[in-house]
Amino acid sequence: MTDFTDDTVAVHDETEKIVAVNINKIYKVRQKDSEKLTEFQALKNINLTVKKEEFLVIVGPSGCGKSTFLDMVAGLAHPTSGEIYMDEKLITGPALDRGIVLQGYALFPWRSIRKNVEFGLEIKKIPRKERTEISQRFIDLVNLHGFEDRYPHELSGGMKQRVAIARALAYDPEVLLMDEPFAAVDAQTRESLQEELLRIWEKTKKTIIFITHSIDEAIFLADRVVVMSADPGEIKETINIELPRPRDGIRASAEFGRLRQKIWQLLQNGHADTEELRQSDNLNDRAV
Ligand SMILES: Nc1ncnc2c1ncn2[C@@H]1O[C@H](COP(=O)(O)OP(=O)(O)OP(=O)(O)O)[C@@H](O)[C@H]1O
Repeated sequence: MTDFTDDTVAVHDETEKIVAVNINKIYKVRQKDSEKLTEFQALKNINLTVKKEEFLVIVGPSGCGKSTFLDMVAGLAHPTSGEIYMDEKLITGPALDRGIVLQGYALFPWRSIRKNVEFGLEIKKIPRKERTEISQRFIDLVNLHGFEDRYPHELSGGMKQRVAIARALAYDPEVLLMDEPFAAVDAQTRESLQEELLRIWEKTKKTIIFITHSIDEAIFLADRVVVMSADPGEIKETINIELPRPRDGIRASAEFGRLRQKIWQLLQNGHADTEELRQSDNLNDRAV
């Protein structure tokens, strides 16, 4: 790993894309029935390296700081101490080299699908003809051909999520930051979006950081799963997912089940009833 001692990059590993070094985040919060502010440590000593083209998934209990961390990588929030680097450059604010996809789609309701997808391209001042070509490519990639002139309210939740992905990909960010992007859609749509995302990732070779509450989703997608614990938010363990790709049908495999059990136990603070878990076939898609 890159050595960041003395604020200089001593050795840079070419395979590293995002490097978070000793991240702490402290919020000042108001005490109940009091004007007094106290400190709340949302993140503690987060050290994490995400490799180029890696699909990294973060799971953890509610409030462990997943979104706070992602917001920092996006440049929308800042650590109280520590630094996050992208390609050795300190992240100080948002930029088009990082695309964000959120749970609530965040589409512009007054813009057509095509216009939504072209939004980042307009900011980048890409000429109209090229914009249309690029947006069409990404609309096709997320299987929304024929829906270009519709408006967000005319689409299903799954379709809106596809538009959000197409919009984030269209301006060609190097990194895609996804905060529970599939949480609002039904189970079947969710699985097809997962498959679609993997197909797109394999084609576009983006670096992805993806947050989810679903253990199954994490294992199905990830090269690596980061398991966090709360209060304060810390990295508990990082697990390499060495399942072969493509992963169609992989959920039924013994290895998938073993990983599911391992992550579940980590999230239970190691207090899970192992015997019960061993006997259970019903761990499918347990939510954190
Ligand atoms: N602006 C803020 N001011 C004070 N506390 C905050 C602020 N933003 C987040 N927090 C607190 O920091 C902690 C981490 O929040 P964060 O949203 O990052 O968690 P999370 O892991 O993404 O949770 P969830 O899974 O529920 O989305 C929580 O306890 C939250 O209440």
